[in-house]
Order: sequence, then structure tokens, then C-alpha cells
Amino acid sequence: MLTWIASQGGPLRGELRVPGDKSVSHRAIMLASLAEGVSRIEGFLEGEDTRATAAAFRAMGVRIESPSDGARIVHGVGLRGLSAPAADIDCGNAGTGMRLMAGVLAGQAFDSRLIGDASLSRRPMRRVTEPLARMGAQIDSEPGGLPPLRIHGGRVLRGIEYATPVASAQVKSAVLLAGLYAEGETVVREPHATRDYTERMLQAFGWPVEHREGEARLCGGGRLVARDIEVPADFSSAAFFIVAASVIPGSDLLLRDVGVHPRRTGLLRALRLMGADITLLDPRERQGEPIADLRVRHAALRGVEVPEDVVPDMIDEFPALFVAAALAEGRTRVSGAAELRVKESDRIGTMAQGLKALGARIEETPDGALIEGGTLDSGAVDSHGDHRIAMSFAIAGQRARGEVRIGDCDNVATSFPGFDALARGCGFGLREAVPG
Ligand SMILES: O=C(O)C1=C[C@@H](OP(=O)(O)O)[C@@H](O)[C@H](O)C1
Ligand SMILES: C=C(OP(=O)(O)O)C(=O)O
Repeated sequence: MLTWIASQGGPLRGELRVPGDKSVSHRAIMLASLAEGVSRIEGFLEGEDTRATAAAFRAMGVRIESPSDGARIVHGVGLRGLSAPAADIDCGNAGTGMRLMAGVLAGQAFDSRLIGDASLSRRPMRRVTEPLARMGAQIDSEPGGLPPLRIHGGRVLRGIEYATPVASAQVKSAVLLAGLYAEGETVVREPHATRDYTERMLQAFGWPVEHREGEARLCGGGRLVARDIEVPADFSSAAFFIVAASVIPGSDLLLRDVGVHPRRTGLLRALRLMGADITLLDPRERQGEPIADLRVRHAALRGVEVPEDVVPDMIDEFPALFVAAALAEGRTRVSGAAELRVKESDRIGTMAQGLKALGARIEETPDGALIEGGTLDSGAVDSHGDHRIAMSFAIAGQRARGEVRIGDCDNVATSFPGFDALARGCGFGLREAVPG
């Protein structure tokens, strides 16, 4: 098992580009596979999560070539062209992969079974199986609605109007993808608008989708037409460098080509409330996607009440924000974020445990935490197999008085292969512990 040792490095300097967006990469493989014709994907995330999705579609008969790092050529088979996989489909660590694929597979003529690793096997799936069942799908899960999911093929699906109880792009996307195979119209309404990559990518592949903040609708019975996709750099990966440069004195870092979709960039709002110095340079659009270069300079941060309405827009960024809060002046309150408890780990619990081990004052609440800013000591923490927890404690180590030993870091490769090298390259003190 990989252990990292993080300790104070220099100020963060220079410029870098983080790998491709995970959400966009999953969807690009799925829609290109279901499209008619050949699609080329550039900037594909070479992470374990998104590679698992590509492997799943290969196992269902889609030819996917990897001519070079970050490139995929997908020979789409059309909406009805997938074939039955010979074995279980392993989604690895990816909630996005499993939930979106459940929507696609609910509409197939064949049976399938979705499995995942230990972390994914603890994550709630009823949020997708329940609306899919209302559409006519038959999906068996383990007690508590947990994976594996056995999806029965050959069901006739009908469109539904569905109001999602949680603000979740994964739930919305699963229902919309099943809606491609359904009779009539499928409508999804959300309590708070979430990332709309599925809606916009469907449109880009030629499927009519009506959508606005908080609502999406489409009709079944169309076709997807191949197209090329350029994947922007992942804001959620950039987030670790944004927080790190903000908290490390003397830092001045440029992050290139970052996707700055407003439903992803809640962290910028929260950090700016805390006093961060972040500038969006050369904001532009690439294939309809807003991107920018981000210049981040160190600033003295102060504690804030994180507005609840920003929570869905920074749902994956809380572990990093907790570190910023632990190093800020004054108290930070996070609330309305109970969803964090059902991610790759219970991200409120694992962050509280780790920050306490470094001497921080943090109190958990059912839906968030109260974090008293101050200093961090050396200590040993565990990522609980959660990539975002591991990378967040790598930031903590840059300001700790001594070394922070982070256990169980292999999982970083699910979303951010090469994080450690990129981090060292711009000034992080970070190395692998010698086993034994
Ligand atoms: O749709 C997506 O690609 C994602 C949606 C979010 O999950 P929820 O929809 O469950 O909040 C996010 O946490 C995940 O990393 C990726
Ligand atoms: C929650 C995450 O991803 P997923 O749900 O796809 O496992 C994440 O990457 O932080």
C-alpha cells in the first residue's frame, strides 16, 4: 500500500496543466460508444475510474483505440449496438461510472451485473435504481440498495417526470440516459442545479435536449451521431493546487486550461469569501465549455460560514477546503453537506479524524463541520482509500510543523494519476515512504 510523506516544500511557482476532467471523460466514452460513427476524444483522463468505463464499453463490443496518452478513438455501435458482456462489469472506484451505466444498461436487451471495489460497494445506489424502476427497469441490488447491481435486460422503459431528492448530476444523468431508450418524454427536476455535462454532450451528439438550471427533458427514440470531444482540465484536480497555492506563503501559480463551469467552481466563491487571491485569465470557450487559466497567489485566509447554496457546486472540493479552513484565521462552518458522508469515504468523518491527528480543532456535525483555524502539527493520517482525502493531506503537510504521513494513497490514480510528480514539480514537499 502506497504511503506518502508530505512536508514543507518551497512556495509553489510556475505553471502546470492538470489532467482531463473526470466527469466529461466518463460521458465522452459512453456517448461516443452509443453514437453512430467514429469519435475522437482528446484530453481523456487516464485515471482508473475513466479507464474502467472504457473497459466496460469494450467488454460490450465497442472498439476503443488508445493511439496516445489522453487520446481515444471510439468506434460507436449506435444506441442498440452494444452486446452482452461475457463477465461482470467492474466500475472500480467510480460512483459516476456505476450510476450512469445503470441508466444505459437499464435500456439494453441483455442482462448485466455492475460491481465495484470495497469503497464503491458501500455507496448508495437506490437513488438511481428507484427512478429507473419507475421507468420500468428491473434492477436487483444488495440489502440497503448497495452494489452489485444486477440489471435485467429486455424491459420496456417509459419516460417519467422525476424530481430528484438529492442534488446529484449522477442521478439526473442515469435517468436521462435511460430516457434515451424510453417511450415518450423523460423530465428530471433538481432541488439545486448540478453540472449539465450529460445534457450538453447529448446535444453535441445530436440528441435534442431541453434544459435550463434545475430541469432537463428529452424524448426517447433518437440517434446519436459521432463527434470529436476535447476534454478540459479537471477543476476538481486543479482545486488541490488552488488551495495549496493559497495557503503556502510566497506562492504564485498558474493553472492552464481549467474547466470553469459555474456548477463546478463553488470552491472559488468559498475561497474568495475567505480572502483568497485567484484571478481568471483569458476566459474562453472550447466546444461550448468555459475554460480559463487560473493565477493563484498566496493570501491570508480567514474563516467563513460556507453558504449552503454553494455546496453542490463544490461537492468534491470539501476535503481541500477543510484544510484551508484549518489553516485560516478564525472559525469556518460547513453545513448542508451531508452528501459528503456517502462519497468514496465519509468525507466529513475522514477529514475530521485526520485533521485532529494533526492537532486541528474540528467538530463534526451531521451535515458538516466547525473548524477552528490555527496551525497543524506532524502526524499520521489515513486516506481511507479516498483519493481526495489523500491529496488534501498532501496540502496539509505543506504547512504542518513536521512530516505528515498519509496512508493508503494508491487511490489517487483513480482521478489524478501523476499528482505527486506534478506537485513536487511546482514546489510541494512530497515523497513516497520506503516500504518495510
Ligand atoms: O456527475 C458526475 O460526474 C459527478 C457528480 C458528483 O456526484 P453526485 O452527483 O453524486 O453529487 C461528483 O461528486 C462526482 O465526482 C462526479
Ligand atoms: C465523488 C467522486 O467521484 P465518484 O462519485 O465518481 O466516485 C469524486 O471524484 O470525488
